[in-house]
Amino acid sequence: MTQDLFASGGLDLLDIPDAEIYYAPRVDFGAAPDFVLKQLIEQIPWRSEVINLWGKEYQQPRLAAWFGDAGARYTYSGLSLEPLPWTDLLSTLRSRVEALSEASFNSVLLNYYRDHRDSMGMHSDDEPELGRNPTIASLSFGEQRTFVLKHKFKKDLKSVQLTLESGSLLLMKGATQHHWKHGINKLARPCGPRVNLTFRQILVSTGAT
Ligand SMILES: O=C(O)CCC(=O)C(=O)O
Ligand SMILES: [Fe+2]
Repeated sequence: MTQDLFASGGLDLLDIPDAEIYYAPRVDFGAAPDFVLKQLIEQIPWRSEVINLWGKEYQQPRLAAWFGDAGARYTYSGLSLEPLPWTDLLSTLRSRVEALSEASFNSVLLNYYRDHRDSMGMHSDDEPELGRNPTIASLSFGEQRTFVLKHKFKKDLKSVQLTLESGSLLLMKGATQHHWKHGINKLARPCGPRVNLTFRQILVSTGAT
């Protein structure tokens, strides 16, 4: 069951305990989602990252890129990413997302799931530079993949599975990251490409004491 909060943006609050998650299946970006997908695949300098988890090195099972305001550095899984400057397309998407989510973002992490073998392990977006209760806005283009949510502490709660449609916006707010992990599983059957963008507000250290 959902509750319509922002009629204009079509964002619905999902009925998930200990979470504040909103979803809009189709956002108007002034261009077809398939066109945006193609532009992103062609324009972004995609990188294959090697990450360090518990002292071991792994190739990430997807491609990634990090864009943002100068100084919005991001560190996760032993990677420290210096942002690339905003492109026209990414600035346009950011403006639309900021208007719909009533939040501001100084950076975006892009993930490119090339096919069914690409995935993202279960995690919370809880790095210190995101602050205590981060608002994270996630846009998806291309193949529909299932976004899985698992409660970290209440093991009796069933996992939640959301199908993220092409052109959709998912907004995670409040205490969501404290209580839930999320991820994207591999699929058994072949599927096409998907690009996901998570807009974030990184707390930039000024160096002042
Ligand atoms: O691809 C997705 O929908 C999830 C992305 C994600 O969780 C992240 O970038 O932190
Ligand atoms: Fe995440």
